[in-house]
Amino acid sequence: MTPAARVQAAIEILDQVIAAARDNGAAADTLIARYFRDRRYAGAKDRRAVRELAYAAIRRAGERPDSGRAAMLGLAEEQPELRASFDGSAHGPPPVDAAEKAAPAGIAPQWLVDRLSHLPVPDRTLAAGRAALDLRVNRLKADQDAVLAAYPGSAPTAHAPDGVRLAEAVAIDAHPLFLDGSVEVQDLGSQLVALACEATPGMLAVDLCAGAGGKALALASAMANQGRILGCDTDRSRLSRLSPRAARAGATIIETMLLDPGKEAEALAATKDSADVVLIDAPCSGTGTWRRNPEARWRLTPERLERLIALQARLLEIGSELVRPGGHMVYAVCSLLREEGEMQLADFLNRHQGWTPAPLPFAAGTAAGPGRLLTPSNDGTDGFFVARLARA
Ligand SMILES: C[S@@+](CC[C@H](N)C(=O)[O-])C[C@H]1O[C@@H](n2cnc3c(N)ncnc32)[C@H](O)[C@@H]1O
Repeated sequence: MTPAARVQAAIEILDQVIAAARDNGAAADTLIARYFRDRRYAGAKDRRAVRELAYAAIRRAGERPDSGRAAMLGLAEEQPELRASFDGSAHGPPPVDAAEKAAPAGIAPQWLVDRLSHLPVPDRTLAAGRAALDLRVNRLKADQDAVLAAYPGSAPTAHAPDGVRLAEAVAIDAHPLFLDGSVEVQDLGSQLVALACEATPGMLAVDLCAGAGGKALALASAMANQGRILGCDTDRSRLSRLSPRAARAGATIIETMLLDPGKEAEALAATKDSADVVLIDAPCSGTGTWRRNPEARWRLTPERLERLIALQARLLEIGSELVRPGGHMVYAVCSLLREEGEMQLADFLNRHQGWTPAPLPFAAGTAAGPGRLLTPSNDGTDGFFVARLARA
């Protein structure tokens, strides 16, 4: 592909990403993979270059741009050599019209920028950064030393005893240690959320929003595959990915339960007042993961955020009913917004006597109300709010 053809390809991808952000469609990574599946002529170098152009344009634009072309013209303001690609050549973009507008640079849509003002600048500008690749060692199958030895240049992560940070991105899915269940890909922040549960062998743990089971698998490893983990979710497709992952990890103590939205408490009636620990890894805005999904800034609306906050409050009610007296509830969101984190939990504590904040078993993060906030700049993790509450 010529440089101009690469720019045009990035523009076409950006058009799709913008439409998907508006219409709640597929993630940018998925759209890029689909785009190249239909264009086999593009070689690995072309794909990488186009992907980098598209992501650079996404990271740069705070507000959702009007078009892929506007986003790319915006990027050309920072990378002037790109202007030469707007040359009207066969596969390149048409020349620039004097009246054409470039997408402005920014952190995020203004309504979100206003809600991030409590954060230091590097965490506000999250979408500009890149996330590291972290592995979690599955204690049921391997130990940290063996994994460190298998990945040259890797290092143990701070705070999380089973974490390994890789020196560079590698194709994990094909690695023997991944295939045999010795490691899982898991951001250090997610590992710390699982650690906050202080799960030990023999416990009954409920993972109320288990999804594809990233944290449930970490709990099974911490519990030495002894006890019982109930992994619940309302999303059939996500939850269906848990069992094969558990099989690979050798975790036999995880049961899954598909919940009907609105009928969660009924389905979980048999577990009322009996769990040693309930993890609520709640659905959220994902503002803490903008390094990985920078286009997520364009998806969120104030209405969607309100709905998420209401759902989180409801899940806290449902989850708290399952905890036995003397047990714990861990609440986490991969969000840096106070409304989803410290304010959400302050509201819960105001509504419920008999619950108190409990210390977290790690020193990472900074104090945020009854919990702690993990951030990329402070902790090298995705952004997370995590809190541990004790039931009297
Ligand atoms: C942040 S994700 C969980 C990620 C997962 N714990 C992991 O570690 O991979 C939040 C999950 O909450 C689920 N969810 C949404 N509404 C729910 C509900 N009413 N009850 C239970 N789970 C729900 C979503 O389907 C999603 O999988």
